[in-house]
Amino acid sequence: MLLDIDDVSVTVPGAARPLLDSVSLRVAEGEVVALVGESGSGKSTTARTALGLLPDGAAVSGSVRFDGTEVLTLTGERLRAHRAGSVALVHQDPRAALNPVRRVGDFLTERGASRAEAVELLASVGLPDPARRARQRPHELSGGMLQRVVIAGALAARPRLLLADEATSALDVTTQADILALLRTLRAEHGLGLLFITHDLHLAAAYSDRVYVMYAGRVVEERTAKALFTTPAHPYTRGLLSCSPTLDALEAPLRPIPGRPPSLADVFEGCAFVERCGEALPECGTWAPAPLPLPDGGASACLAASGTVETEVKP
Ligand SMILES: Nc1ncnc2c1ncn2[C@@H]1O[C@H](COP(=O)(O)OP(=O)(O)OP(=O)(O)O)[C@@H](O)[C@H]1O
Repeated sequence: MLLDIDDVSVTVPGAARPLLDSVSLRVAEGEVVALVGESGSGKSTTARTALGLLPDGAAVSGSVRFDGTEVLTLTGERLRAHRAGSVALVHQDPRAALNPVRRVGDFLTERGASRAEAVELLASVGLPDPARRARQRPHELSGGMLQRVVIAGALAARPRLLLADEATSALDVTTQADILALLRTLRAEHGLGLLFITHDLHLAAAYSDRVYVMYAGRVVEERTAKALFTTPAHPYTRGLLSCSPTLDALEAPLRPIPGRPPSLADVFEGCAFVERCGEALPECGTWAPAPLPLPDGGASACLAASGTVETEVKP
């Protein structure tokens, strides 16, 4: 397994509940995995554990293994090498990653590529006229082109895992689709694992192999993209699907999830979604299960969805 996050909890001083609560997530080599949830659900914090990056003052438990090596105990040169070489992070705003006064090609040569490799890398991410683009400065390129440059820069270090944190959210819909298609191609060509973070469940289902849905620092559903889209198990997942528009469901009214996502000041005895859930059982207020296996191999942290309520609920 390329990335194996196992039962990770992260707490910071001053927060009433953990930022991450027993999160487990895996990405295999060549696999595209999406991490979905509303703002503040813990997506970025989860992804950053792959780099051994934790919030200041955080206490962490559990294990994060990359290719079998524990990341959470790496220090010094081995941690630096892991961050520089094994995992690459692509953020939402490419302009923040690029120095506005340096040439585009410099961004790649600063990451160890030769001039010729820089042009090759730019070509490999579908940038038209790469030799000319390499000599230009960031303000001469569109947002979509700049994100391709940042992805090329990430590939220069030959990473095994690419973390794309809302990497397409600032782009228009067509460019967003192009970049996601590019990322899928790259994972095949380079054997990369790809963990992509988005708040858009439709995007996640369209471009990934598997999807993890997070809510209030917990994973609430883990499914193949197809299963998630056709038979979403957790009421929160269904809520996310019915509040975002799709072309083939223009007729269906959008139904926003009532209420707001919880903050770090909110604590829960049971399921964190209970107050917003239209399907909650009395037990849900006092017991939140870890994701329970579903017949199709996925998992859902919902008592009602898993059908285990009669047999497994503790009094
Ligand atoms: N360094 C930190 N110190 C304290 N709290 C933090 C820190 N970083 C993140 N948090 C809090 O942890 C929670 C999870 O944040 P995180 O950024 O992982 O969520 P997210 O799902 O990626 O949200 P977004 O989509 O807004 O980026 C949030 O409530 C956030 O305010």
